[in-house]
Amino acid sequence: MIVFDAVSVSYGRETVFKDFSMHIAKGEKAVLAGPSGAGKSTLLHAIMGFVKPASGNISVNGHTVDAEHIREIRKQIAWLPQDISFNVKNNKQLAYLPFTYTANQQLIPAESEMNSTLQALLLPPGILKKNTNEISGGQKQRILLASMLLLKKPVLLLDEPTSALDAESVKALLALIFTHTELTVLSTSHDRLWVENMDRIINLKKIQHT
Ligand SMILES: Nc1ncnc2c1ncn2[C@@H]1O[C@H](COP(=O)(O)OP(=O)(O)OP(=O)(O)O)[C@@H](O)[C@H]1O
Repeated sequence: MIVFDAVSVSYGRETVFKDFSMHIAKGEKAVLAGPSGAGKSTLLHAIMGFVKPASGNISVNGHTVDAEHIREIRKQIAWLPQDISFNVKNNKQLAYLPFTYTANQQLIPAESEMNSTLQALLLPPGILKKNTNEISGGQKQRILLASMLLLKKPVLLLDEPTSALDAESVKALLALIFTHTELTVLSTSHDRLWVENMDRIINLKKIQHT
């Protein structure tokens, strides 16, 4: 599903990873672990086509990540970045934000489906009646995760999805993603509970620069 074949990525003179290969199968739930600065977010950015490898090949569902295929590839991915802030006032707007984009307008979930997904993430349905400044960071993160799941894309890329979550919420998120057997999930994380529960842990090491 997601294949890296001898991929090297550099920012200027700094090499983040060199000749890196991995193969994430369809339906697999995988996590990129390793120290800060090892290149976990960079790797997700490379899949999205935001960072271009210096060498090697990346493919998603058989399509090479390049100018010709990037639109098709992005259509198959729900991507939740690490630091994210939206200029929206209330939580309902926040929850439905991904569905305001033209490409996703056909995918707007029914209210009942939105509510059951929020509930699965231990959020009360009434939360969508509140403003974004009335909820915690962890509640906001779970609303965004609910939206990402409701996009029903085959691939979910999650950059530190549990950074603001307590253990109960992490367990709820784990239970929810594992009900989606076909869904391929690639995440980055420093969260032990999350990492230990993935199908596969890919450890990235920081390249030492002299
Ligand atoms: N846009 C950029 N321009 C230049 N260097 C960058 C850029 N983004 C990341 N880097 C560098 O690439 C390296 C890998 O960064 P990255 O954010 O991918 O690491 P990470 O493993 O996700 O770290 P963390 O666990 O702290 O989120 C770091 O040395 C970082 O400084």
